[in-house]
Formats: sequence, C-alpha cells, structure tokens
Amino acid sequence: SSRSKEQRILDFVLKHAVPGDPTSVLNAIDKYCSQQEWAMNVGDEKGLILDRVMQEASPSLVLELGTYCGYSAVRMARLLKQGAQILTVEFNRDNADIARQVLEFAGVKDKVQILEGSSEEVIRQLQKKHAVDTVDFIFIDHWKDRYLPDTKLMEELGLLRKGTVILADNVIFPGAPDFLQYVRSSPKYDCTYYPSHLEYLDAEDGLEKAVYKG
Ligand SMILES: Cc1cc(-c2n[nH]c(CCNC(=O)c3cc(-c4ccc(F)cc4)cc(O)c3O)n2)ccn1
Ligand SMILES: [Mg+2]
Repeated sequence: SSRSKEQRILDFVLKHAVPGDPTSVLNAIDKYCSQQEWAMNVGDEKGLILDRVMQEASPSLVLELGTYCGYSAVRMARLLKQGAQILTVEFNRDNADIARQVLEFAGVKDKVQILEGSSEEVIRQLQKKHAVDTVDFIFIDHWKDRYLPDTKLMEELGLLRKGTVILADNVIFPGAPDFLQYVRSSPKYDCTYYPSHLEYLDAEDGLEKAVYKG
C-alpha cells in the first residue's frame, strides 16, 4: 500500500534528524515541507511567535487542539519548564500514530499526551477523565469552524482561569472569522494579533492571542 504524505514526513525525520534533539526534528520537518511537500504544520515563522508567547506564559498545563504530525507539540514541549505537560487532541488516527513516533523520536514523549477523538468529546472529558482543573495555555490549531464553539465550551466548563492564554493559528487563512469577532468584542478577553504568513508560503496569515480575564 502506498505511504501517505505524513508517513513520508516521518521517514524524512527518522533519516535526517537527531534522536532526542527536538530542534533537529523541527528543522527536518520544515525543510521537507518547504522543499518537497507542503503540509499544515504551524511552521518556522509562526512557530517563532508560538515560542515567544508560550515562554511568556510559562504554562504548567498546555492544551493543543489539532496535533497533526506533532510539529507544534514538539515545538512547545522543548520549551516547557520541568514537570509541565501538554495534552494534544487529534481526530485522525493515522496522524495520531505518526505524531506519537515524531514525539518519541524527539525525546519529548513523556511531556506530551495525545488524546484521540473530536475536540468537543475530549474537552468534555478533561475534568473527570484526565483530572484537569484549569488549563494555562491553549494552542488552537484544529478545524477552523470549531475554534469558536470549543472556546465557548471551555468557558462554560470552567476550564479557563484568570490569565489563561489562548493562541489560535490560521485566523486569516483558512480563517476563523467568527472566533476572531467573538474574542475581539468580548469583555472577557484581552486580544493581540500577530501578523505572519501561511506556513511555507507567502499568503497572509496570523495568530490571535486572547487572554481570558476571568
Ligand atoms: C474537530 C477536531 C479536529 C481536530 C484536528 N486534528 N488535526 C486537525 C488539523 C486542522 N488544521 C487545518 O485544517 C489547517 C489547514 C491549513 C490549510 C489547508 C489548506 C490550505 F489551502 C491552506 C491552509 C493550514 C493550517 O495551518 C491548518 O492548521 N484538526 C482535532 C480534534 N477535533
Ligand atoms: Mg494551523
């Protein structure tokens, strides 16, 4: 059976990156996806913004919606303080399997837990099944029409605390206009827009940071 693009990305990482070196894994994925096959990783340009915003937040518990091949989970895990954890949600089983192997190769698998399923079902289980109280940092990078309903759901379930940082990818392209309009007009959030470009391309894109005010 033919190998998928995601399997080809994993093969390239296994061949060209250094085991236990997360930065070499990121560089390998960025090299492959900018030179061989485009893929929907947050990428190096928006990744730098993610690095800075995450380090500023210095979270103990990170929730990521949309694992894909694990690029952003590796990116965040390499910057986590001792004892901090990432829960990342992936809908597609095959991609979750690729991500597990990428995370293990990068040497960060003990900091990251991949939860398979739809964001809504996983979010509803966080407090009871995964012993989550509140989340410190949320990287939203999943289906663009789920950004707003899932943000509202996390509010309703009490998963956000004063100062919880939400950082959302792709708010320009493919776009999440209803999410943007909501957080920018809500008194419950302090918002900042970080202009950038779609991964590996010149198209305009950006990240929105929305800090929950409790
Ligand atoms: C419902 C639910 C869903 C998930 C879930 N798991 N994995 C994902 C990945 C979603 N990501 C994207 O679709 C995405 C697309 C583009 C893009 C595509 C085509 C273009 F032409 C241009 C840009 C660019 C990006 O940067 C993206 O992030 N969602 C997990 C749990 N529950
Ligand atoms: Mg994205």
